[in-house]
Amino acid sequence: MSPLYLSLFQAFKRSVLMLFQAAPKELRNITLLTLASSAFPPLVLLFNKIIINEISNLLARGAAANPIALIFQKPLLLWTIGGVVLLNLFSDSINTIVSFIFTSLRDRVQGFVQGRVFHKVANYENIALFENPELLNIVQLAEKGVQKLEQLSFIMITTLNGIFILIPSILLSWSITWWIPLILLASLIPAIYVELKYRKQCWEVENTQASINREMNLYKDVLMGDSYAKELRLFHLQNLLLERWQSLFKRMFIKMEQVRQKGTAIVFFWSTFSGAGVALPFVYIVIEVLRGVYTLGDLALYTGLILQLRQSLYLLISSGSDLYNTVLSTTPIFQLLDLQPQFIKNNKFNLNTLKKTVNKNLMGIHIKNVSFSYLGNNKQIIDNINLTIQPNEMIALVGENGAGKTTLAKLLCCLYYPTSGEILWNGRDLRSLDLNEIYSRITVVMQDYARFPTTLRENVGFGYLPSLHDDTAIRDAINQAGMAKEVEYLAQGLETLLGKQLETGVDLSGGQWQRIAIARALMRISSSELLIFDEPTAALDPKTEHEIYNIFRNIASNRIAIVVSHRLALARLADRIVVMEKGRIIEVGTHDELMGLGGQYSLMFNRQASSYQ
Ligand SMILES: Nc1ncnc2c1ncn2[C@@H]1O[C@H](COP(=O)(O)OP(=O)(O)OP(=O)(O)O)[C@@H](O)[C@H]1O
Repeated sequence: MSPLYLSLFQAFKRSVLMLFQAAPKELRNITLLTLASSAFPPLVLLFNKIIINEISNLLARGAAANPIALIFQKPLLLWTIGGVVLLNLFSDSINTIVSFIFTSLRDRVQGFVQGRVFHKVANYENIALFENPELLNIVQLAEKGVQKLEQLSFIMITTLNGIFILIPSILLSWSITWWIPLILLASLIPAIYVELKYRKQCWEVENTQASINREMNLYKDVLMGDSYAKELRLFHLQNLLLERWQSLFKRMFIKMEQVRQKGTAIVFFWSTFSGAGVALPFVYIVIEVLRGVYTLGDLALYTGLILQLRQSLYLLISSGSDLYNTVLSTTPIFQLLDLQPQFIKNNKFNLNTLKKTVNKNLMGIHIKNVSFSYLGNNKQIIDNINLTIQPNEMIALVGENGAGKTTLAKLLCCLYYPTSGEILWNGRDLRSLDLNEIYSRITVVMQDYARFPTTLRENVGFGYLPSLHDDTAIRDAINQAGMAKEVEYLAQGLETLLGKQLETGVDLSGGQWQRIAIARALMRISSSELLIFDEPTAALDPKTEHEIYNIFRNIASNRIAIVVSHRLALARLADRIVVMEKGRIIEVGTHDELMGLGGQYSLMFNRQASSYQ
């Protein structure tokens, strides 16, 4: 059984619990109002019976000259008419209040559950969550499940309402003759069965199509997202990509439509069969009235009752099957919330053993026999690497595209764990360290850095939250990253919103965004022992790039620094250069040593140098 398995009952229990956590007051009020209003339909039927019998008796004496006065002379008739009017009035106003409370309940549930899902995804320790199709499907289905959970409260209340109306109806119809409720129920059983089966099939189709749905969403992002907008138009890709989206949609729709058509036909057949179950009790009552056993009032009460009983049974079935379907759909929410990073298959290690084995004599970073493959792909992206990085050493990782430099940098940041081998930091295996502890001790500038849709202050200050409101620290970081001049021109200074999607947002050039990312990293430099810069200057002009490298050299002087770069003229500033090829380290040494070696590095360096001549 999959570790993510959750039974339907567990999912139901947790869904209800979550609803109560999200909106306890609303749920209580709706339940009470529903309970009260469910007494209305049987009461109306009962009052109608009394009214019809009273009127039949009065009519037997001849037509009334003054009907209003006559009603007032008959207290029972007066009270029951008043009762019917009042019940109708209250039923409408209660419905209005209930629908108002439902709106607020829906919003609360959405906010609460979505918040939990966002929290789980944003705090999920391992970014493999975004690369594993199985996990991505769960995220996708959980997002859909959030909408379903909102509906669950409505369905539960409808079911409750059905039950409340059903009980008095059963008791009353039982009093006519015992077999009436039984025959109604029995005729509905096949309809219940096929309906549940149909719902399950629909859910299974939805489940198996999660990956198609995800692919469709990717095309949606390309067609609608601003980062693709320019190339989409310049290369005329709109129709091609739209057709791809449409073909995926068709594939999904056709399969679902097949299940729907087949299901509707079967459900229709059995619903008609169950409708026939009403005929027998109805005919029986008409005969009994004609035989003089029942009055006309009884006829109105009992036929109304039978129809009400059937209707509430049907309501119960359809809301029961909605409930079934909804609980199935909410299951992924809890599968996602229960997800633990160790479920990622290539992280097989014994944490307790790792925690105990600490070698205090090993300072710096020791990469020992490390190999790594991305999930779902057996190719060794890092292939048995061994490397020791001394304390205070600056290393430049170089190599051709796809050599595995970024992957190695990501292993050092613990964004992934090695498939085999170990990485020790000051004698301790990285996997035995708390991730928050690691992240607080390292500074990273990624190749694909983030552009937060917030203010300049936050884009920089997010690097070190305690200094978010420390203007001096933020301005220092901006100055060091070479952004001082640009900031001078921003009307709102540090409070300027960045990103053109924001109403008053200012857009920056690629190089400016990169300098913001560097400034963000510089914010946390004082608390960092390890610096990892992956192509940190790719978008910078040569002058700024040189300045930034000098800053790196400076700040790296009493820490371990690893810089991934294709600019070999700058890589030579490092203490040692590590050359990678196809996931392996092929050369290690200083610039002069490697040039003397006449291997891959000298070839790359000479090629780059010649392109400047
Ligand atoms: N998230 C991922 N999932 C699967 N494969 C990946 C992933 N990221 C990278 N790869 C693969 O790993 C290999 C090494 O990529 P990596 O980014 O580490 O190379 P690199 O040396 O940094 O390249 P570049 O110089 O182009 O940045 C590539 O073949 C790439 O296809």
